Parts: sequence; structure tokens; C-alpha cells
Amino acid sequence: MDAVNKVINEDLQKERDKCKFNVAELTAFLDGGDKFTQKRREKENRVFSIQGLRDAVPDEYMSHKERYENAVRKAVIMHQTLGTLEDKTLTEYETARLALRATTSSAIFKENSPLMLHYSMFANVIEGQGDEKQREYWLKKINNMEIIGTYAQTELGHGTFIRGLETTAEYDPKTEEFVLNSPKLTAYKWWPGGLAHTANHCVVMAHTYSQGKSCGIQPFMVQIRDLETNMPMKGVKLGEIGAKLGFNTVNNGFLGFENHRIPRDRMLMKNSQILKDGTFISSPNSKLTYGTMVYIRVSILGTMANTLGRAVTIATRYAAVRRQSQPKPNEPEPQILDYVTQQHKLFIGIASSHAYYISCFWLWTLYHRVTKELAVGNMDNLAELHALACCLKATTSADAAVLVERCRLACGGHGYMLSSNLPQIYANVTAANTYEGENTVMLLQTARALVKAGMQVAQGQKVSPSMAYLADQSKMAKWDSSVDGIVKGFQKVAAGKVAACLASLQRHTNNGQSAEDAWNLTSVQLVAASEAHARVILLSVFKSEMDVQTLTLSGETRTVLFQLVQLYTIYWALEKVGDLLLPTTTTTYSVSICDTAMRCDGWMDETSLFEKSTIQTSARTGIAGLVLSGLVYDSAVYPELVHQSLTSWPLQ
Ligand SMILES: CCCCCCCC(=O)SCCNC(=O)CCNC(=O)[C@H](O)C(C)(C)COP(=O)(O)OP(=O)(O)OC[C@H]1O[C@@H](n2cnc3c(N)ncnc32)[C@H](O)[C@@H]1OP(=O)(O)O
Ligand SMILES: Cc1cc2nc3c(=O)[nH]c(=O)nc-3n(C[C@H](O)[C@H](O)[C@H](O)COP(=O)(O)OP(=O)(O)OC[C@H]3O[C@@H](n4cnc5c(N)ncnc54)[C@H](O)[C@@H]3O)c2cc1C
Repeated sequence: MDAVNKVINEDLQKERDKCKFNVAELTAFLDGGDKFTQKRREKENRVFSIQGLRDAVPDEYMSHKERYENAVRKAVIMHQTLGTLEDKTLTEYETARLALRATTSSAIFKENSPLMLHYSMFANVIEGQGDEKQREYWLKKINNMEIIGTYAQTELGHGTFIRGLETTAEYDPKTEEFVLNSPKLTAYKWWPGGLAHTANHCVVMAHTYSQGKSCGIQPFMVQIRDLETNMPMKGVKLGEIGAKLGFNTVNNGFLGFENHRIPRDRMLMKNSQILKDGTFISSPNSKLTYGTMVYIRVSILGTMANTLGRAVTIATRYAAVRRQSQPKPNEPEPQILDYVTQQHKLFIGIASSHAYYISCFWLWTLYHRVTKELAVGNMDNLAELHALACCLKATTSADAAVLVERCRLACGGHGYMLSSNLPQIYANVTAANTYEGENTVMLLQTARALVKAGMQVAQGQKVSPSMAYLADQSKMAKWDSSVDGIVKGFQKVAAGKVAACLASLQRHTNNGQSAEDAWNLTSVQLVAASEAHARVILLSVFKSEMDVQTLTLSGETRTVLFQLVQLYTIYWALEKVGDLLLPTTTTTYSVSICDTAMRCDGWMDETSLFEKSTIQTSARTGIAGLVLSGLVYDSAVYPELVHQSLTSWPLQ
């Protein structure tokens, strides 16, 4: 065994020794400072040192029931441990960032914790939808685990269409109670995490009626299990929805009501109220009820960063130690990391994970600002936050699923083993394409805002900051292959797509189609316009945040971070070269793009953008430990790719 370990460590150590910049500095940069790296490591070391958190047998050899019971056992230990580590001096943002960066939960729960929804949505929805008294009463119970909860919105018949939810809550002024019912099977809540056996309370989103009138979808705090016996309350039916691709320890369940009565004060009344006599006071904006989903969508960017980071750490480390084939006779088999195809598979995953972290922290800052504004009734920036959260959640989760699968493939047969953990990581990441707003639906939400902004631009009106580029009428006289130049190219592409969507909508309505049918007929282009907008945001935020945030870093660390920005930008320029080449309504540079392909080659050689160096990975899982000593793309690669792809396109 020693001989095998020695060979593996030797290669890995060789890669580590090539590191040319300060590993601790980059780690602290991603954590938000040395103080947070130390806190994160304390938390991780504490958790990883607990023997009780290790599985007696790998959980892939347990039954569905054993796996859940084992997860509950670990969740209790984790809560007791983390409870002692909680740092009340941290702001909400700092706590969230630390939670996001720590790899504890993902290392202990391969398929997530049964308490996942309790921590992620249950507390947040009370915070966001409860009035002061309700927050005061419930948050204490939630934080000290007197009650365990989940967020019950999706039903068997409806997940996307919230206004179509069929669970009803009818107000009875005689008893000052709401009567909850699931009138049809499709009205049964279906999916909420922890709902099957773990949660004893949940926030139920129900179609509310009072004085014979609809009051829309409102949130209710409902006790579903007896706190002593853990049996379902009267008029409540509960159960497990069964085995899934992943998330098999999240205990997703179903919930049906039959004349289940709850007191009036269980309606969460921060935004809307129903008075004792049944008078309904509606929210200043009905979408405030959707606030928790915006919060989770923002956090999903960080979850994608962390999840992709773990997968690309495993695959890169494997690529450093796996030796295969003999391209040069009489030479030892090379590390597969030396194959450029292997680098092309993996390094975009490292760059993307960093880009998602940076975008998440950027969007979180906007989320906290808008939340403060909402608290004083200012809703000016809610639409912009919603549009950004939708398209960035959709784009990062879609990309992350592709890149995690690519990490699995890059490990050959060993990537297909459950012991590699790559299949479980894939099962987790691909779920994010569906939950918290199915990706197509989310992109179409952002498209609504883009179409609206496109019309405002046409009328000379101001638009939100993230869409201001739509108003830029300047022409790109020639292709600029710098990062800023490529970002500008993507802005032109997105603007062109939005303009083309507006033209399509107009054409369909001119032909007598209804607005809804015109929208549906244009929806494929609308999704593409929304994704193009997301690319503009991801690329520009990664660059602009690096410009600002890296000023205090040492030269080598700055260099490698900017190489990640360049790699990420050029990768997507190549992926979307078709869009960049096609002359959109607002772009003239496409004609010149190809005749600069040679210069583009030269550009790559001149800037020696990708020096020959290697990946450095540290002992920790998770992107925090994954550090780069430089990008390995040899300059011979990219010009080839760029030249080939750019010259093969028909010029206009
Ligand atoms: C750690 C994580 C674990 C994760 C576990 C997973 C948990 C879950 O999955 S919980 C359930 C998640 N479910 C969802 O996300 C459902 C997705 N569906 C929706 O959000 C809505 O049905 C949606 C937005 C698609 C449509 O809503 P609907 O009420 O029909 O509004 P719609 O008519 O499309 O739009 C009306 C206006 O509201 C705006 N709007 C919609 N949602 C929001 C919002 N959240 N915030 C602000 N504005 C909004 C729209 O932008 C639109 O504005 P405008 O008229 O100016 O264009
Ligand atoms: C792992 C996991 C955990 C979950 N946890 C929870 C939870 O804790 N609590 C909870 O409430 N829910 C939860 N959900 C449910 C999740 O939120 C829903 O699955 C999601 O909102 C999608 O709704 P749906 O499943 O009804 O799919 P549908 O909306 O039926 O989507 C099916 C297809 O229809 C398309 N489609 C739907 N509407 C439109 C439209 N307007 N325009 C164009 N195409 C459309 C979609 O793009 C998709 O391709 C979870 C789901 C998963 C997978």
C-alpha cells in the first residue's frame, strides 16, 4: 500500500510544488479575509474530528430508510456541534458567506441534510413574511430547534404556477380560524424537504379566501405533527414521495389537509393581513410573498460555486495523479493533466466556480440593499433583483451541471464509481436546474424585464443599471479581443437578441396573434436573450469585481485571478462565437472579426496568456482549497481554436 500511496502523493506534491503564488492569500480572498478563513477552518476541523459523523458503511450500501435515519443521526450531532460554533458577532451577510464557503454539510451529507429546508427556507420565510410579533415568537423556537420546519409551496399539480396552487385556506370569522383543505389530489403539497417525517411545522402557501372572495396566495405557519408523539395532527396526511436521482436524505414528502383548522394569527401577516372580521388588507406588492424564493435563488449561485468547486477539485486532483498512455516512446506514461484536452475539460470549471462565488457575493450585496429598501416601502429595485436572480440562478445551475458531469467524464471509469462522489455531486447540482424555479421559467421571467427595458430604451427612457448597456448605440468598429472587448461583444449580442425578440413579438401581433401567443411563439428566442444577458452579467461582474477586489493582493495572486477571468471570458467567446460573429441589428464588428483572427493568435502569443504551469490543489475539499499556480492552456491551443472557429464561419 505504501508504494501506491507514495506514487500518488509524489505527483500531487510535484504539482503543489509548482505553485507560484500565495495559497493562503487566495483562500482568504475567497473567504472574505483571514479572520473568516480561520473561522471556517475551525468549523470544518471541529466537524471533521467527530467520529460519530463518519458512516459505519458507505451510505450507498444502505437502504433508503437506513440512509435517512443515518442522516438524521448526523444532523443532530451537526446541530449540536455547530450550535456551539455560532458567532453572533457576524453580520447576516458574513454568516451566510461563511456557511456558503464551509464544506461541512456537503462532506457529511452526500445527499444533503434532512434539516436543509429548516435552515435554508423555513427561518427565512418567517423573517420575510412574519409580522414583528410573529417573528419574535417563531424565530426563537426555530433557531433553538424547538420546532423543525420546511417550506410547503409546490403541489402535485403545480410547481411553477404559484397562482394556480389549489390548497385552500378559508377564513371563518365565527371562530377566527382558517380552515385548510386539499380539495383534490393535485392540491397535495408534493416535494417539500423534510416534510415526510422530519418537520413538525411548515409554512404552507395556500389560496386564501375571506368573505367569499379570493385573497390570492398567502403564507401560513402550520403545525403538522404532535411535538410529543410526532404523529400527524388531526386533518393532516403526510408521507414520503419516494426515491429520487439525489436528495435522498432530504426526506421530501407530501402533505394533504382535510378541514384542518388553525388560528387566525397563523397567517404570516407582514405583507397582507386578514382582520378578525375577515377584512382582507392586501400587500403593497403581491410579489413580496415570493421573497424567500429570491433569497434562495441568490444563494444558489454560491451553492453552484461550492458544488462545482468540489467536483473540479476531485477531478483535477485525479488528473494530477492518474498516468495513462505513452504518446512518446520510451518515456513514462504522462499525467493525464498534461493532455490539453484534459485541461480544456477541467479548467473552465475552476474559472466558473470562482466566477459564481464573485457573482453570488455581488448579488447578495444587492439583495441586502433591496431588502432594506423594501423594509421602508421602497420597491424601486425589486424588479431588477428578481430579473438578475432568475437568469443568474438558471445560467449558473445549468452550466454547473454540465461542468460537474464533465468532471465525472474526465475521470474515466473511476468517475463513474459512487466512491468518487462525482455522481452524487452531479445529482445534487442538476436538481438546482429544477428547484427554486425551473430554469426555463426563470429565464422567461428575466426576458419579461428585458423586453420591457428594450421598449423603454426605444422610447428614450432610463433602464435599470444591469440593463443600461441596451441603450448603448455605439458601434464596435473592430473586434477587440481583450476581456472588456469581449464583454462589449456579449453586450451587443444580448442587445441584438432583445431587439430581435421585440421585432418577433411585433411581427406576430401584427399578424393577428394575441400577446400571449406572440410571447409563446417567440419564447425560444426570449430564453436565448435572457441567457445572453446572464452572460453579460457573469462576465462583466467577474472582471469588474476582480479589478476592485484584488488591489491589495500580491502580484502573483492577482495574475492568476485575472488569468481565470481571461480563461472564463475567452471560453464563453468560443462557446458563443456563432452569436459574436452574426451581425446583430446593432453590431458591425462581425465582418472584421475574422480578419483579426491571426492578430488574435498573435495576441495570445504576445500576452503569453497561458503560461505552462500546473494546477495546485490543497488537502481540503471544496474550492477554498483549490488554488491555481497559473493556467495551463498552452498558447498554441487557443489561437488554433479561435482561428479554426472564426474562419470557418460564413462571413456576412
Ligand atoms: C438550499 C436550497 C434548497 C432548495 C429546495 C428547493 C425549494 C423550492 O423549490 S421552493 C419552491 C420554488 N418554486 C418556485 O420557484 C416557483 C416558480 N414560479 C414563480 O416564481 C412564479 O410562479 C412566476 C414568477 C414564474 C410567475 O409568477 P406570477 O405570479 O404568475 O407572475 P407573472 O405574471 O409571471 O409576473 C407578474 C409580475 O411579477 C413579477 N414577479 C414575479 N415573481 C417575482 C418575485 N419573486 N419578485 C419580484 N417580482 C416578481 C414579474 O417580474 C412580473 O413583473 P412585470 O409584470 O413587471 O413583468
Ligand atoms: C430536489 C428538489 C427539491 C425540492 N424542494 C422543494 C421544497 O422544499 N419546497 C417546495 O415547495 N418545492 C420544492 N421542490 C419543487 C420545485 O420547486 C418544483 O419542482 C419546481 O418549481 C418546478 O415545478 P414543477 O415540478 O411543477 O415543474 P413544471 O412547472 O411542471 O415544469 C415542467 C416543464 O414545463 C415547463 N414550463 C412550465 N411552465 C412554463 C411556462 N410558463 N413557460 C414555459 N415553460 C413552462 C418547464 O420549463 C419544464 O420544462 C423541489 C424540487 C426538487 C427537484
